[in-house]
Amino acid sequence: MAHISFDASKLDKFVHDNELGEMQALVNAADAELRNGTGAGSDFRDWLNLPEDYDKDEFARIQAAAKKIQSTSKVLVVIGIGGSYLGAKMAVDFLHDTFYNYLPDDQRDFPQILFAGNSLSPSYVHDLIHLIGDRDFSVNVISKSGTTTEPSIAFRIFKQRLIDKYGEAEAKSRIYATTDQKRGALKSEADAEGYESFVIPDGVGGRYSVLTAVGLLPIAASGIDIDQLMTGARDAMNAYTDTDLTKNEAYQYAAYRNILYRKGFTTELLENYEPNMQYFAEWWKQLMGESEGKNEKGIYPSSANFSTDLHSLGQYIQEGLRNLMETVVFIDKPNHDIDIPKEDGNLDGLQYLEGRTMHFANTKAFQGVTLAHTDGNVPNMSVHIPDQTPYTLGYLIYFFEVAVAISGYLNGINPFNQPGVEAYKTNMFALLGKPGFEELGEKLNKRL
Ligand SMILES: O=P(O)(O)OC[C@H]1O[C@H](O)[C@H](O)[C@@H](O)[C@@H]1O
Repeated sequence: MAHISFDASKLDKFVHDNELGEMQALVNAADAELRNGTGAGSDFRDWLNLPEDYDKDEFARIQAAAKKIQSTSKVLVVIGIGGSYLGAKMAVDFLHDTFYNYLPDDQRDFPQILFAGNSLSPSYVHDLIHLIGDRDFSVNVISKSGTTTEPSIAFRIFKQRLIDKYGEAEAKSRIYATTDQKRGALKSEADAEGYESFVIPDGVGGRYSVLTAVGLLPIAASGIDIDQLMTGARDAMNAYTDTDLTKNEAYQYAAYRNILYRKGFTTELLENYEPNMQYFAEWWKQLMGESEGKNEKGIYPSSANFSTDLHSLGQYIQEGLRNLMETVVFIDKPNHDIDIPKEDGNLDGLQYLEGRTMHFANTKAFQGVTLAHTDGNVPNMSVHIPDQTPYTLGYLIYFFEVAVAISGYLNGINPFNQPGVEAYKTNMFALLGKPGFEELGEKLNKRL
């Protein structure tokens, strides 16, 4: 029995009984492409066995570095973008007190984890510097390519601040670089300057890298048990190997979303009922969007946070264009539950909820929404997770990783590349005046 469960029982209105079975042969083929390495992008499948097959020495170094960061710093600035930031951000949010980063230092056992280099906003960097103030900090700069513009700029700025505050030598000891084993400007700089470095394995793409040093160092620095995270992922790895669609729920999810996609449900909303899961959806969106959106096709990954967004997006979901499907990740047992208080009289009309808890109300909202949206012709699926522990998160991460790989092969694309991301970068370099892009720069400037 899997630790998390996938529920497609509300799909009967949209998917006939025999349709899942009809996908079995295609799923078998997708599984063979993935497991045997005969599919496109096969060099980037090392995440598949990563929960077992990881560098144990480096893992120990990550734990030691996390301890050092905890003892020397009140803040860890994590610099990265895309896959080099979303995994750590979603995990830190998911596994901590909702207001972890807001707590005063004396109410937090571990450093504040703050992120930079995920936009080009000068105001954001200014405000982050203000927030850090004169507190001790360290920097974890993360980039697989080692050349991405946003983190490179942010790193220059925070490196300068480290040098100004601590001097060159100590600044170097407060910089942790996570990058490629051999290539890239960050790798060259880390070698030249002697930063403590961690490796993103060649065969693990950015969006699949949360269980490498990319995610693990910031997560461990925030005091999370990363052994448990890996154990959860390992158990999921072993749980989702059967190609039989009646047994493998990750494959089932992949199959159902493709059945629905072929019927015109081209946008999938990942939804939660827990505000600290907002970034889980952001991580999921990169995983799904970069994996599947190519060759002019693919499910568009979107998200909504409930019940909040029921009061903004809810109208559209209920009655707008019928191209939506929904997948809810629901936590069966929240970290905390709160009683709805008793009150004399019934002025607010809430007496009927006395003796109930907020989780009861949240669960009923989830159930009510599922039925209403199903009636409104939005197919609903859900993934139930028992709790918000590192073990469960590791499990959930692997569930979606293996599902999107199968889903991508079902849809006939390479789920491991992202060629489309280069188009804007080329234009940006040309407009910024980067050497080598002069001719394009001239052409583009005329069009502005
Ligand atoms: O880790 P980096 O090489 O800096 O890349 C960071 C991100 O940016 C790129 O543009 C890719 O589209 C992403 O897949 C990647 O995660």
